[in-house]
Formats: sequence, structure tokens, C-alpha cells
Amino acid sequence: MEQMNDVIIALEGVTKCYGTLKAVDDLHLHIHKGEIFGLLGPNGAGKTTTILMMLGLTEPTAGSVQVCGYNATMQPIPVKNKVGYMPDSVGFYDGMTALENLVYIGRLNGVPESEVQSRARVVMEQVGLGADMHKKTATYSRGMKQRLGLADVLIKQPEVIILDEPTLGIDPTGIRDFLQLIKQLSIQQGLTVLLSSHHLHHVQQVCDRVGIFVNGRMLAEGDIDSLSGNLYNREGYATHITVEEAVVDTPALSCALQQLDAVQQVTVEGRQITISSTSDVTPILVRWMVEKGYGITGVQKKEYGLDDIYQKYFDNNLTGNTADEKSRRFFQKSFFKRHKN
Ligand SMILES: Nc1ncnc2c1ncn2[C@@H]1O[C@H](COP(=O)(O)OP(=O)(O)OP(=O)(O)O)[C@@H](O)[C@H]1O
Repeated sequence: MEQMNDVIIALEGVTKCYGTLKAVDDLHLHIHKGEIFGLLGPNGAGKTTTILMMLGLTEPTAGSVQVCGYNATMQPIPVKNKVGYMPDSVGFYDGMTALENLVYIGRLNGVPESEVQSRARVVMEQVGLGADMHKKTATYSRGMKQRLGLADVLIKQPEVIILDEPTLGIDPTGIRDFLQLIKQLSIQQGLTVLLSSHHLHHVQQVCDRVGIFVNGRMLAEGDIDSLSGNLYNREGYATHITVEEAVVDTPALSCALQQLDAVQQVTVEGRQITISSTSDVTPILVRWMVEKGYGITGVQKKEYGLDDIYQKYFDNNLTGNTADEKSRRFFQKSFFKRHKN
């Protein structure tokens, strides 16, 4: 059961309209202390608008936003003190070294003069830029700039960090390292992390929970396992078994397998047998086949990853009762457009 005192970000019925456009539509979201939450959705879904409301930088049209015990709309200053925000594009003074840039940001954030130099050096080490802190940021790669952006956020010792599309434009190794760094910081410092992304593989790597956000609405929310579990409930399970030799009496085998508990459908094609069922009966099927004398050379259980979750929620009309046709088409359009690039 959810512990209310553990909730560090709470959005209740939040709506944001820009004229006639509902950028965020009746959003309810609770994020817990120490959690890494991924806000997943295509461009224009309303992720940035949601983040700006959490930071008190834009007012909701309706609903309330609580962050670290403060009302973000009414008390944006204490929220700003507790929350570090990294926008999708971070700028630096190219002519200054990375350390000088960080010290400058530290001062702007009110870090005491007596501490700012030493704290900046510690943070540079934490983000893995210890060896490069005296280089001018003009020479920094996009991945290094992203780490420096994270350092900018960490220097004020926040309780919550919010990262808007933090993996944009970094190469695959850089992305993996950056996400690992986030995970490590969250564990070591008990930091709560909200990261927004349109890239499902990235959030899958580090997030404890994800919310799938489309056209201003949260279509599904939970950890990857429970979202996958939902799919199993809707779709059933599938087991693929490969045997040594092509099955001779196909109808007899199909018929016999169908008598087993929970088995719904059986397809036999040469050496391949596919069994769909309402629960995970893979071990029972394997035992049964071995007892009947079949030599098994392969067993594969269908596992649903976030990819499938995306596919199922958006391609096959499984958007639950919260999404309408328009948002689904919108998502498909934006998602596939992005992925063609
Ligand atoms: N200041 C604004 N005035 C009018 N419309 C806006 C404003 N800011 C955002 N919008 C619109 O609100 C919707 C949500 O935008 P938002 O930037 O929150 O989405 P997003 O999920 O962050 O996407 P992206 O990754 O492209 O930034 C979009 O249709 C956008 O055009």
C-alpha cells in the first residue's frame, strides 16, 4: 500500500490549457522518495509542461502540484531550493573552464563562497569529469556537457532532480554511462529522480517506474514488470518448443496438449510447437513432452519488454479507458516519425 509520507512529488488532477489546447489533462501522479521515475512519451505529449508546473515555472489551469512538501505554484522559491532541474539543452560559457562554469552556477544558487570551490571539485569528481575540470567547455563533447549539466544540478545539493530528455544527442555508450551515473547517485544520495524521455530503451535501463504519457494523459503507469504483467493478463502466455525431429502426427499432438490445464491454443509446424495459455505452464509442457519421448532442443517463453508495451498500448487499441483515438494516432505519428530519423 502507498505510504503518503513517502510521496515527494504529488500531482492531483492537474490540467494545463494553452488557449483551447489541453497540454496536460487531469494528471494524477505520485512519485516516492528515492525513486527513479521515467516520464515516457513522444514530442508534444506534455512532459515539459508537467515539469515546468512541478518547478512552479508555469501555473496549472486546474489541480494541485506538491513538491517536497510545498505547493509548487504558491511557493516556487523553496521548491527551487530543493529541486535541481536540467533542461534538454544546457548552455555554458565556452571561454571558461568547466570548473569555472560550475563555480559560477554554484554562486548563482547561493552556495556560500567558503564552500563553492571545494564543493564544485567534489561534484566534478562525482560526475566523472575530475580529469577534465580545467578544460574549456568549448572543447567538451555533448556527453561531457551533459555530465557538466548534471554537476550544475547537483552543486546545490537537491533532494529531487528533474532531467528533461537527458539522453538527447549522446552516443549509445555515453547514454549507458550517464544513466548508470544517475542510478548510482540516486542510490548513494537517496536522490529522487524524474527523467523525461521519448526513448523507451533508455528509461527501461534505469527507472523503477515509468508513466506512459500521450497527448497530455497518462495512459499507463507502473514498474516494467507490472506493465508486462498487464499484458500477460490481456494476451495470455506463449511458449515455443523446438523438438529434434518434425512431428509426424500433428493433430494428435495438438489435441493431447490442448487437454492440459490452462492451454488455449496449439500450433505445430514441423519441429516447432507454439502453445498459448492463460498462465505460465512452460515447465509442465516441457515435462509432459519429455515424458512422451520428444527430444527437446529449445524452449522459449514470450517475455514482454517495454517495446511490446508500447506496441500493445498504441498499436492494438489497448489504450485502456483513458485515451481516445486521437491521442493514439498522434502517438503513432510522432513515435514513428522520431524513430525513422
Ligand atoms: N507556451 C506555450 N504556449 C502554447 N502552447 C504550448 C506552450 N508550451 C507548450 N505548448 C504546447 O503544449 C503541448 C505539450 O508540449 P510540451 O513541450 O509540454 O511537450 P513535451 O512532451 O515536452 O514534448 P517535447 O519533447 O517536444 O518538448 C504541445 O502541443 C505544445 O505545442
